[in-house]
Amino acid sequence: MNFNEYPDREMMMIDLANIIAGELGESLRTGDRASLCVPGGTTPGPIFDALNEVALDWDRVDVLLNDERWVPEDHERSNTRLLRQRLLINKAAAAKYVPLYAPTETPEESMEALAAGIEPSLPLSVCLLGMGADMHTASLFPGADRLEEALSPDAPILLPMRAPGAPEPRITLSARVLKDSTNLHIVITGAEKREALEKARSLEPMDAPVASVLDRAQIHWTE
Ligand SMILES: O=C1O[C@H](COP(=O)(O)O)[C@@H](O)[C@H](O)[C@H]1O
Repeated sequence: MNFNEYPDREMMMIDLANIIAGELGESLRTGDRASLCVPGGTTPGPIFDALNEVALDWDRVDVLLNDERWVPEDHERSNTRLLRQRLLINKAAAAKYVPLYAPTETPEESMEALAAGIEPSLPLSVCLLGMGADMHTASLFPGADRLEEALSPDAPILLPMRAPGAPEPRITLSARVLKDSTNLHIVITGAEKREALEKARSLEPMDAPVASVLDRAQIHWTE
């Protein structure tokens, strides 16, 4: 496992923003466009705060989420809301936002259209993932209804997901799309998640979905 430990959160978030900016810059040097895929939840906000100020050809960058909670964009649990408030501002406002949400009642109704919108951004140039203490990453939750399909090598780009640990329906990129990223990172904080990560290393992805990407990812951790 490629594990990087940092002295504190501030340092980790700034370092990670620099790493991501460097990798995006490299992708833009070798191609017309680059794509950046990021998590929602409580962890990545400070990375977004640093990243949105970086000088980059943001108008050639597609930005999308790993996963979304099926709630309106102005809902406090919306990952899109976090993205709009903290990443797609300042210099990064020039990036192209690729949605993982549409205002239909269920994710199933929008799945096809959203997947078609994502396809041109693949393979992802840079993918940053989070992880929950239950070892979920993106919305690949242990016990989720379509987990097996989402972990399979021929999974679709995008799947709806319902799980006992998730209060609302979800939509998530599949494991193969995440694993195919040119640069793959996982950011985690705190002792509980570090313990969960260690545990995941000896479990199967059906029990610890984050295990499906560990061999490809650089892990970034701090207390
Ligand atoms: O629900 C989610 O959880 C994970 C982890 O979130 P955190 O609050 O523990 O950092 C996140 O990576 C994912 O994108 C989000 O939808």
